[in-house]
Amino acid sequence: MELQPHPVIPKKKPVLVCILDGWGENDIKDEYNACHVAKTPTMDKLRDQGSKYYRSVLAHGKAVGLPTNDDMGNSEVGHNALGAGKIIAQGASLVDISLEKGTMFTDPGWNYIKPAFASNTLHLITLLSNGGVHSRYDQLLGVMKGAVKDGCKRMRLHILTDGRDVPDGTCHEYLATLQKDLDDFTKAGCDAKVGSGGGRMSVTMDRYEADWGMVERGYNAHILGEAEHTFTDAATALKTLKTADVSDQYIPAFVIIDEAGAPVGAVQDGDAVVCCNFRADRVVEISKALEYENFDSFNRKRFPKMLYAGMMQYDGDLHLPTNYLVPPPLIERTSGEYFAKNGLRTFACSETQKFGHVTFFWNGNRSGYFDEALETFVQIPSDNCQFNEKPLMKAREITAAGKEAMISGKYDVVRVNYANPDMVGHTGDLAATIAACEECDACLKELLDLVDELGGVFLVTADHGNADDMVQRSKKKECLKDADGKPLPLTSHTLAPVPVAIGGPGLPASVELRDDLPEAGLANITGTYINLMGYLAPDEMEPSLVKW
Ligand SMILES: O=C(O)[C@@H](CO)OP(=O)(O)O
Ligand SMILES: [Mn+2]
Ligand SMILES: [Mn+2]
Repeated sequence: MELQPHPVIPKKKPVLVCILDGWGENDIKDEYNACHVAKTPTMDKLRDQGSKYYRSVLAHGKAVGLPTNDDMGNSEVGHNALGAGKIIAQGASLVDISLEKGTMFTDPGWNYIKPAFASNTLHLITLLSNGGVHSRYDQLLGVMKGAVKDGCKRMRLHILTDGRDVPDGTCHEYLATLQKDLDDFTKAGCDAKVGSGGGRMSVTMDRYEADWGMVERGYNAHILGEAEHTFTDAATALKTLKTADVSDQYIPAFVIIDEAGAPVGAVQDGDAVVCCNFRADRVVEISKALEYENFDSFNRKRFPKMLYAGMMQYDGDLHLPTNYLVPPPLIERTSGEYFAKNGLRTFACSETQKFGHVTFFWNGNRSGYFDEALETFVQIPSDNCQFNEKPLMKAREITAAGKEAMISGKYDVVRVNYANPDMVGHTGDLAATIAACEECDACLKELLDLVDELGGVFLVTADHGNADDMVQRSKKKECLKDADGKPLPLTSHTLAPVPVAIGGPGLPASVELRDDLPEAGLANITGTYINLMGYLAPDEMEPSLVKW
């Protein structure tokens, strides 16, 4: 894995790689494109340098290993591609293939949970939507059908309402679809019901240990059958809890009870529990709570002897969970591994919400280090709030850490991720998202000014779109409005390509962006920053975007 020196670009100078999370280069440049409306003199200046130093690349669909070009990009696949320099069939695609070929139902993970089918209960914990970022309904249906076919007699669904990868308010439709399928299974001899639930941002799906309380609420509802809110059916639960000021993402935990007041879906010894999300970050914590004998992140009170499996194995270093229905993508020989094996020093930093993105996802879904002596990972604690309340987030702190790392002269590459455009974009709050983009741009200026001062080189990019479109649109791309004429917010990512800008005084004059890779995607960026660091990109990676 030896990296060869670049013939033109020198080594040993500060190299900055900056990810503006959720900053798309959208064709639609109207009042609802927060990246466009925001005052962004830094990004404008980069764009004004023209195509030798600024372009966009694809960040969605097949370019990042997703099943179709209708799939929007997301942080997992985006950072996987940015870190690895390869297009890898991702979780969503692998689950599709496994269902299509039927290997899911013959593989070891299925054989592990199957003994529970005849006389115990199969519990499925799932993000209930078709977002394709963490889960998809057709895949959940595939799992349920397979279980019923293999003799499952009792099934309980623990549903996490979305409103983040799909529009807010759609939770009722997804539940109606699920309920119809559950009724069909019940008629066919499998007693199938919703057991518990809650919004994805209030129960179960915390990430990077930002708020274990979320996971505890999920554990209590799904496993113990305990929550403040109880109902005798799920439709009433959602209708009651989703009030005017509560979005699908934030529906509180609820439990479904029978007429006697007992939970219908508490987990008992011998039951099987499957987490049907394929994406790792937001189910690592619940997986630890369901799998680890020794666990002290909260008091589980009761820890039933269950057969737990994930849709995939979520953490390759921790081998978590031990049992899984579909083998995860093998993301090997990433840039991080190359750097470690070549003695190059990496600094990576973000705030909690994106910390694992620039470390874990970047390194091919590995939570550890390739070489701890060469890698410094800094996490700035995120606020726990809805981020439109604090759209500046921790961008200043990330900037300070990135500057310090560059000034120290200790690192061959300094990598930072700004969470603002994405995390605030997910709230659907246009004004706050504009503020988020402006903050990001101002912080980027500070980093680029320092690169200038230090004679370094930079690469600025993003992992997928989000802030670049804040409203739902008709086929003709017109903004959709509600009955009162208010724009319907778009809380999800977009299909937009993302910017790539290079520059800095350390860049030799002959180096510029190639003009012959119109279909380039995020995976082409890896070879690009390896070049900027003064090395030739390995042949196994997608071609670099620069010529010299
Ligand atoms: O918040 C998340 O989990 C996803 C959206 O589902 O966003 P991102 O891919 O940017 O992390
Ligand atoms: Mn992202
Ligand atoms: Mn996002």
